[in-house]
Amino acid sequence: MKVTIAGIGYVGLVTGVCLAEIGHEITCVDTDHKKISDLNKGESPIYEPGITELIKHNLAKGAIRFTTNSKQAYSFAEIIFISVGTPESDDGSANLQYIKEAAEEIGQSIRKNVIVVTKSTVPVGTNEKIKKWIENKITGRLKVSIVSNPEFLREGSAIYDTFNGDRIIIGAEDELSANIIGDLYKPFDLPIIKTDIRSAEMIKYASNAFLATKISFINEIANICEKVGANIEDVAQGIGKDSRIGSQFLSAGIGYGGSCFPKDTKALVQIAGDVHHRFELLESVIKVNNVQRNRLVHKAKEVLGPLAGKKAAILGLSFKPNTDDIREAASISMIEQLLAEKAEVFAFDPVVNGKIKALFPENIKLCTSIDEAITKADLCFIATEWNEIKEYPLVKFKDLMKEPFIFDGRNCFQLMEAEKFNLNYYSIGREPVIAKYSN
Ligand SMILES: NC(=O)C1=CN([C@@H]2O[C@H](COP(=O)(O)OP(=O)(O)OC[C@H]3O[C@@H](n4cnc5c(N)ncnc54)[C@H](O)[C@@H]3O)[C@@H](O)[C@H]2O)C=CC1
Ligand SMILES: O=C(O)[C@H]1O[C@H](OP(=O)(O)OP(=O)(O)OC[C@H]2O[C@@H](n3ccc(=O)[nH]c3=O)[C@H](O)[C@@H]2O)[C@H](O)[C@@H](O)[C@@H]1O
Repeated sequence: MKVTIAGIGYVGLVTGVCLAEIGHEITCVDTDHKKISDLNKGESPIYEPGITELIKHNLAKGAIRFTTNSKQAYSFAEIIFISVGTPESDDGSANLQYIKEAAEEIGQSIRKNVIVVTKSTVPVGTNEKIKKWIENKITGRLKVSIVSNPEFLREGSAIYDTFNGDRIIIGAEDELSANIIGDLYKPFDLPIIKTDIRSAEMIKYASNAFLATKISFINEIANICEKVGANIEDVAQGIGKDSRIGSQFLSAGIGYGGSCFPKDTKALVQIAGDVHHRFELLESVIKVNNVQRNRLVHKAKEVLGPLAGKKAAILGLSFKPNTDDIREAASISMIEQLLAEKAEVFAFDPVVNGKIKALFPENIKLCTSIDEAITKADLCFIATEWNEIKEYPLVKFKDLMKEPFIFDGRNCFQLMEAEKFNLNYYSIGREPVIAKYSN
């Protein structure tokens, strides 16, 4: 089928290359000229495992093209996906500015009947607005069918998730459109759930809110574990074996970040508030997450006293491993806290560099290796569990740091290993390891 995708970010690009891979004819539209020009050279604007290969492969076979010419790209499309951003507004609600702009452009440009599929995460009721925004701009008698098809991919495993997702949600206003979108996805051979548009919109927010709740729950259990002398890893394994609970999303740490959980939880609180329902459980989930982010720097101050003038290494800057995305990353709030304490910050990440430098242009030193970041450091924080960090030889913390004080927000190492190398090792929900002698 001929599909045009509006908004070639993490979701639009992955959707585009994966639909091209299963045989569709894809046109990708974005307003960002640099992004489109890079993509036409086969260069990915994002770090995502496997994406560059799929871009190159589908460009070469002529299955995908990238353009800023939205008018042309929308005019004769059979299906148009909207996957532009829906960032957080000042009051926590979803900002629909980009959605409205894309919808109006679609209305102005289409020359035949079309199915418009919303992939962006949008509050319940938004698809009805999208239909109106499009129809208000249409000249002539054209029919637009709206489908809500929320996305569930995770950054860092986005291509795998697209081919191996748990379900595809299709919320449609008519059976024909639901069936056409079902057929589009058929080659993925994944379970398809068809529903109405409002339920589809709610499924997306409810899924993200539930996953965020699981994380805040396990983080609270971890905080209690620390106080009662229990070990969160064993506790998580023990409860996760109960199939009613499930073992995923029980990794305690310094809280959830990224472009979605923080904004979508706040948006759902707003959505509930708009219909006079106070979503107290979700408010607590958000509050717990905000507190969790500050825990490691607080702990470091408790252990080491004032951090002013101390050299602090921070390892892992992206909000999770295998992505270059730093939106709402725990590392950012940790760096802010460390700078407020007047510590000197030496940061390392295997892929993130320019983006973090743009946020802190003068105040942090970006290092090109873990060795460089931790050499002569007074303390070291771990914010993201990249493999490079998990596999780093623990003995080097002892050899290179002034004193090996490690504050691990992602529980990357075994306590026994930290003991073996005589480190001071503070992690989440586990007893601290205290070095028996100093360097
Ligand atoms: N990032 C993720 O892992 C996931 C994101 N989502 C949702 O998908 C949506 C998109 O998220 P991301 O891909 O992360 O956003 P992004 O910020 O990476 O990309 C959005 C793109 O839309 C482009 N754009 C803005 N206005 C446009 C217009 N009028 N026409 C064409 N392009 C336009 C921007 O230039 C940008 O390249 C959001 O609603 C998000 O909540 C859903 C599931 C996963
Ligand atoms: O709507 C979205 O954008 C996406 O949000 C999340 O995906 P993503 O944010 O890419 O990554 P996750 O793997 O869910 O991690 C989110 C955050 O939670 C944290 N996390 C995750 C799992 C866990 O057990 N503990 C934990 O602290 C991660 O470190 C990360 O900061 C959801 O998992 C996707 O299904 C959804 O499509």
